[in-house]
Amino acid sequence: SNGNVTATPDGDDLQYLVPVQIGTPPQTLHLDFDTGSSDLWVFSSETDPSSSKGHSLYNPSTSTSSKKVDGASWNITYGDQSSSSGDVYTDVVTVGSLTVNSQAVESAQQVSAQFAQGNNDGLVGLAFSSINTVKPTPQKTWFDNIASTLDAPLFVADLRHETPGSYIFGAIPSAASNILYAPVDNSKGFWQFSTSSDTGGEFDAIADTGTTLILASDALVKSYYQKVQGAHLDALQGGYVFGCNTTLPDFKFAVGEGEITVPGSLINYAPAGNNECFGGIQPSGGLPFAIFGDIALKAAHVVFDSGKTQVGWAQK
Ligand SMILES: O=C(CN1CCCCC1)Nc1ccc2c(c1)OCO2
Repeated sequence: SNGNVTATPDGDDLQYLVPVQIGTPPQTLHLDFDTGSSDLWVFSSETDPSSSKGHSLYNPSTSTSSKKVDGASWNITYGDQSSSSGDVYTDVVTVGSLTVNSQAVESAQQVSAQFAQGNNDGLVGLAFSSINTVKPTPQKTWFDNIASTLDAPLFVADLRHETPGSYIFGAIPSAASNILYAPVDNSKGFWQFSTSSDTGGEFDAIADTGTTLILASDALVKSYYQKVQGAHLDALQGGYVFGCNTTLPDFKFAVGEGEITVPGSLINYAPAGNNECFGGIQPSGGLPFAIFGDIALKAAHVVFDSGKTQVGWAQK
């Protein structure tokens, strides 16, 4: 089998939301598919009411197929310091036409302000199950649970600028051509691969659909914006900004024997105030790897291949 589901960007392509059906009868929530983490968690009837306004809620009590995982809890903090925590059920989870009958659904009891004020109803983690936070027994991701039923154990991200794209499970769309592959080091649980660029030399990066921007070393980022007339690091605005009608250089990075180009137009991320715009490449704050978030992913069809533990990039 294989499946295809629409991924719709919210404002400024901040995140991409996917409708997911949970429980019996199905409860539809709009979730952020995140290849940078491995917990499937949802806003629920158990979420602090001061945080859950405006979100669709999973109610395990009204699902005839829900089962409480006794004694299980979870607690996650993301790189941007947002966080959530709660308890755990299993239930039926359908994405597109693909159904996992007993998926760990992590019910949020607490969420941080960024989630309470945000547009998603939770996350579907698509990194490796080794970094799932459920205790005492870590749970498998939805992709790990469905993989054995797919025609191929892989999924493809086709994210687009200010228009709906898709996630394809089990097959590579014919639109993806000349795919460049790199081996994945999943020892940290991420889709991590080695790359290089003129501005950054050789470095590791993770392919992360849950992060909006490209986050990279201070040296790479400084070197990139040295090519941008009038670009400067503005602590108040939280990063590098430049005049909104500046033409930005492309960002090229190596994948295997080839190269992927992120067009400069995708790197003019969004207006930041006083007629300046916020760059789509920003400092990572000293991480030992770069984060190739949605700004990079929009430039390609990206193949997340767990069968061969590799990542593929097909230039759009
Ligand atoms: O935290 C994330 C992505 N995260 C995905 C789940 C929803 C909330 C945002 N990315 C990120 C954002 C800033 C960072 C970082 C990682 O590492 C250092 O700085």
